[in-house]
Amino acid sequence: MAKVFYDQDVNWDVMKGKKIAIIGYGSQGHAHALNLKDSGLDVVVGLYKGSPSIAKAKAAGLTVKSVSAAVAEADITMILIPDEKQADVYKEDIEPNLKDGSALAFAHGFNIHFKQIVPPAAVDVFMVAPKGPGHLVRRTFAEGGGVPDVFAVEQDATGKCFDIALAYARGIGGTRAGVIQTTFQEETETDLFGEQAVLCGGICQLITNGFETLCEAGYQPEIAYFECFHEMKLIVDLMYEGGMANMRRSISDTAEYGDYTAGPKVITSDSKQAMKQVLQDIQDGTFAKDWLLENKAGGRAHFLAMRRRHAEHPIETVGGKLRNMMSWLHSSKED
Ligand SMILES: NC(=O)C1=CN([C@@H]2O[C@H](COP(=O)(O)OP(=O)(O)OC[C@H]3O[C@@H](n4cnc5c(N)ncnc54)[C@H](OP(=O)(O)O)[C@@H]3O)[C@@H](O)[C@H]2O)C=CC1
Ligand SMILES: CC[C@](O)(C(C)=O)C(=O)O
Ligand SMILES: [Mg+2]
Ligand SMILES: [Mg+2]
Repeated sequence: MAKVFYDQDVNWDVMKGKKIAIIGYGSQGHAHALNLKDSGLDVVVGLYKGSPSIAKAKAAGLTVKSVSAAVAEADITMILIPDEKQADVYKEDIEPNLKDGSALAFAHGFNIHFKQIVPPAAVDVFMVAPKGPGHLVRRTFAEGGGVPDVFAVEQDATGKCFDIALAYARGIGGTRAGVIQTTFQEETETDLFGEQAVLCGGICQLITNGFETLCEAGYQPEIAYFECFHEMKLIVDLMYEGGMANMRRSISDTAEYGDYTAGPKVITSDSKQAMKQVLQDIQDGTFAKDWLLENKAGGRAHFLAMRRRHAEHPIETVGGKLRNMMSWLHSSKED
């Protein structure tokens, strides 16, 4: 069993007098900046001129500066802009302003692991990666809890990088839930695999195929939505709280029998083979190369076309109407 670190394992003194620059104020950026500030730390947000995020960060009571000014005064620079933009911003605004003996930090290992960013030897390099979306990192912290993190030390120039990484995890609430040490390689490959094969790619395709199967068989789309999409959260909540057995205790025996017999017919050994291929494309750098190329040469044309096509799928139209009737729901994209 991996060692799990909690609040009491943290040397909080290493954060004394440290200024933390949070670069970007999106999903993770707003959560890290606000949680660290609420933990009593000195935070400055770095954004580009004209960024719509400036107003949001200022409205939340944060100090905002240009990326270069924020980095120049920081003891810890946490890069929380989209992965595909990080290398250019690093070269232009971060690297020239990084102080020797300061720390460069990430919430995902992509740019270090795939060598898009190569930091100088005189800085610490660490990662604290929350295992959950940024809006929940903030919401859970504000409610008194925390989202678990994984952390990694890539380069220990000061001899204190391990302690600083763990203290950072405490500052955003991670050690309330428990954090585990990893490497940049392990986090990058497993995070990409999880989001592609299971959490985002796998689950969205499973739901969509279920919805389409019922609609194509002539059932009402609203019924198909409730059966294949709406109930997903309720079922996953039971698994999240107590494992699959907990969910199976709550569903009918009829559902449980169908679960064991039909599940392996739908998600087959071919699906597992496809998962292995997805993992291989991540491990050998094929996925990273394609994604970076999509952003450079392609101007994101293919990505944006896919986003549009999926947003226009009938499951979204039907779901939007049904969710409007549930007044207690609010978008997780709200800041
Ligand atoms: N999303 C998540 O929950 C998770 C993300 N991560 C990792 O966290 C990192 C950040 O991801 P995420 O939070 O999704 O990112 P977002 O897409 O939410 O970040 C967007 C933010 O970056 C700002 N930004 C964009 N370009 C620049 C620039 N050139 N200079 C300064 N700021 C800029 C945007 O400003 P504006 O909008 O004003 O243009 C906005 O504030 C990534 O490494 C990701 O892999 C890790 C775990 C979970
Ligand atoms: C599951 C997607 C994620 O890896 C995350 C929220 O952890 C991401 O990159 O956003
Ligand atoms: Mg993730
Ligand atoms: Mg990810």
